[in-house]
Amino acid sequence: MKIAVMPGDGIGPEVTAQAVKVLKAVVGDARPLELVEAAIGQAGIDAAGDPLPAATSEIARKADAILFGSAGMPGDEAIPFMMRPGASLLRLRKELGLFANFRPAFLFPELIGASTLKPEVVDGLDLMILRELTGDVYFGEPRGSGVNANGEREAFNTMRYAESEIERIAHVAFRTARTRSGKLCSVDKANVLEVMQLWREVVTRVGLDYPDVELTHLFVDAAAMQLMRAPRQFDVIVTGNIFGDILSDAAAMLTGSIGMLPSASMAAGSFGLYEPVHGTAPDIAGKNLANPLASILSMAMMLRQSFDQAGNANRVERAVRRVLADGLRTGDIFQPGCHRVGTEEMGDAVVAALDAQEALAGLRMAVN
Ligand SMILES: NC(=O)c1ccc[n+]([C@@H]2O[C@H](COP(=O)([O-])OP(=O)(O)OC[C@H]3O[C@@H](n4cnc5c(N)ncnc54)[C@H](O)[C@@H]3O)[C@@H](O)[C@H]2O)c1
Ligand SMILES: CC(C)[C@H](C(=O)O)[C@@H](O)C(=O)O
Ligand SMILES: [Mg+2]
Repeated sequence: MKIAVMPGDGIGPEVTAQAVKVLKAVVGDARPLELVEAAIGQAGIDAAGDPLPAATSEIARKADAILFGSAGMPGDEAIPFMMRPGASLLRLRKELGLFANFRPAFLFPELIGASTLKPEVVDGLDLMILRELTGDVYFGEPRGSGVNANGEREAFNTMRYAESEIERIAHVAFRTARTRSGKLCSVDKANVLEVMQLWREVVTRVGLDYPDVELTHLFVDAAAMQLMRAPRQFDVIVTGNIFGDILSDAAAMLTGSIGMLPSASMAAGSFGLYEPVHGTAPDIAGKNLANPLASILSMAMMLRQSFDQAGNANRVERAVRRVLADGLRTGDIFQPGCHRVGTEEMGDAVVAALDAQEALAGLRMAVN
C-alpha cells in the first residue's frame, strides 16, 4: 500500500496525523504500508518555491492513493492564481484527472442534536453528493482580469463543460445510484446557462442507458432550498464543480459540522485522493482544536475505494461511531453532557476503539 501523504497548511497537518495514526493501527502488520510524505501548499513554496512542487507530483503519480490535509491561507487571493497555496490542490486534481468527487453526507445518530436541522428532518440522513471536479468555472478558459473599454477594471471566468466531461461524470453518477437506492438527482442551472442546458441534455441522454435509475432534475437554487427543507428526499446528487463545492459545505451542517465530512476524488480506476471537505481553518490552526474525524473517515474511504479493504474501512467507521457514542466531542460538535477532547485525543480514542474491537474479536474466537 503506497500512500502519498500531503498534510498541507493550517489544520491539515494536525488532522492528517490522526488519520495516519488510525491507518497504521487498522492495517497493522497485515499489509506492508509505505507512507511517503510530500510538501504541498505553503510547505511546497517553502521547500521548492512552488505550492505544487514537481517532486510532489512525481510522488503522487507513483502512489496508489493520496491522503491530503488541506491547503490555502487567508490572503491567498492576492497571489497569482497558479502560485497560490490553495491552487496546488486544483492543479493536482487536474494533473491526476481526478474528475469524480464523492462527498457523502452521513449523519451519525449520536450527532442528531448537533445538526442544524430538527431531528425528525435529518434522522437517518445518508446522501452522496457527486461533484464533477476538473471542469466548470474552476478551469474554463478564458479567465483573467484587465481594464475594459471604459477604462474600468474587470475580471472574468468561464463556465465551460465539454459533452464528454458531462458524460463521464453522469455514468459514474448512474452507476453510484445503482449501488444505493436507485435515485439520482442532477442539479444544474439550465434555466439560465447554456452550459447547464448541455449538462441537463447529456445527463438525460446518458440516463437512457440506466432505465432502472430514477432520474430527476433540480435547479441549484431550488436544490439548496430542498436540501435545507427535506434532505432525506435525496440519495445521490450529481452536479458541476462550483455547485458541488457550495452544496457540500451546506450539507456538512446537516451532519453536525464541516469537521465530519470526508471525500474521495477518483480518476478512472482505483487511484484516488482522499481529503476532508473542510479547509485549513486558520482560526483554530495549531491549537489542537480541529475535529480529525473527516480526515479519519476520508482515510476509511481510501481503504475501501483504493485498496479494496471494505472490512478495515467498516472497522474504522465503527470505531468513529464508538467514540461518538462514548460522548467524546471536539468543540465543533460539542453538546452539553459530552466530554470535550482535542484533535490528538480524538485520534487516540479512535485507535483505542479499534483495539477494543480487536480484543472483543479475540475473545469471541477464544470462546468459540
Ligand atoms: N481542500 C482544501 O484544501 C480546502 C477546502 C476548503 C478551503 N480551503 C482553504 O482553507 C482556507 C480557509 O477557508 P475557510 O475559512 O473558508 O473554510 P474552512 O473550512 O477552513 O473553515 C470554515 C470554518 O469551519 C471551521 N472548521 C473547518 N474545519 C474544521 C474542523 N476539522 N474542525 C473544527 N472546525 C473546523 C473553521 O474553524 C472555520 O470556522 C482558505 O484559504 C481556503 O481556500 C482549502
Ligand atoms: C480550496 C478550494 C480550491 C477547494 C475547492 O473550491 O474545490 C475547496 O473549497 C474544496 O471544497 O475542496
Ligand atoms: Mg469547498
